[in-house]
Amino acid sequence: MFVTVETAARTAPAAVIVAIDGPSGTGKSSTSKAVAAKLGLRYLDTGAQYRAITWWMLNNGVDVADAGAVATAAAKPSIVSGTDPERPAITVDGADASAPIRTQAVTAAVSAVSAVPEVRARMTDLQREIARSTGRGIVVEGRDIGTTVLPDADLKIFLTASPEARAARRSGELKGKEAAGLDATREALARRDAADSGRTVSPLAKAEDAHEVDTTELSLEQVVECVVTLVEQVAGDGPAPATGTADRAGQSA
Ligand SMILES: Nc1ncnc2c1ncn2[C@@H]1O[C@H](COP(=O)(O)OP(=O)(O)O)[C@@H](O)[C@H]1O
Ligand SMILES: Nc1ccn([C@@H]2O[C@H](COP(=O)(O)OP(=O)(O)O)[C@@H](O)[C@H]2O)c(=O)n1
Repeated sequence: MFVTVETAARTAPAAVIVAIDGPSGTGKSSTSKAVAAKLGLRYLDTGAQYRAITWWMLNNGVDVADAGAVATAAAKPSIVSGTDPERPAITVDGADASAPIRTQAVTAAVSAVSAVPEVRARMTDLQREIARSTGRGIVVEGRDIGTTVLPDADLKIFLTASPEARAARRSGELKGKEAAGLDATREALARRDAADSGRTVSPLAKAEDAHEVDTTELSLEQVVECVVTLVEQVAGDGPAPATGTADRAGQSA
């Protein structure tokens, strides 16, 4: 009998919860979206939520250096995240915020806003609610997902990469007027790492039971394959059939 592999696909594990943490430029977003799309899981970018609340603070004249002012305003904006890995979406008070949350102004302010306990409490509640309400399983990426937001996640991944690789990836993305040199990008990343790792509440940290994956020398495809294999193992599906990358790339959630 003739069997084609065109319809061969990775199985979607039932309601598996995957936490992917790590510093900027290690590949969290790209990996999380691709893993979710391949396995038919939902996807949540918690960094986008912290960026969204920061964008709102900047737009509404809140001094982001004043933790008290940020805390007082923390409950005001309505932030809604989509969970389709093919079409990540985020709105603030009903307005599409996908583009403005990626500006340098937001990037420069986000660590200060996300260090405020009232902001973290609100975002953590929102993230848990989204993870709980998806019946299909979800990949959630951020800084504190494995340690604080979803400590009972079925699988925890902590991505790392050398500062040089991370800066090269980030400055490769920032083309046009916001592009910064490699050194400036590396310094900005180091400052954000220090702020995110040094804050009192829920700092960027690897959970004890997380799998650490150093992505410095790996292609994105290799990282995705590694995480997909780990998800399949925890979901008890065993090794997946060997299909070509192109066969799997077209799957959607
Ligand atoms: N393993 C990898 N090798 C090379 N480039 C990568 C790799 N993983 C991600 N990238 C690229 O690096 C940039 C940052 O990746 P991203 O997924 O946004 O990281 P993070 O979410 O951790 O900040 C993107 O342009 C992405 O395409
Ligand atoms: N779970 C999370 C996710 C992001 N963040 C904050 O949000 C910022 C932006 O996160 P991000 O994931 O969009 O950052 P990039 O890695 O894309 O540059 C981080 O630098 C943290 O300050 C957080 O505190 N906790």
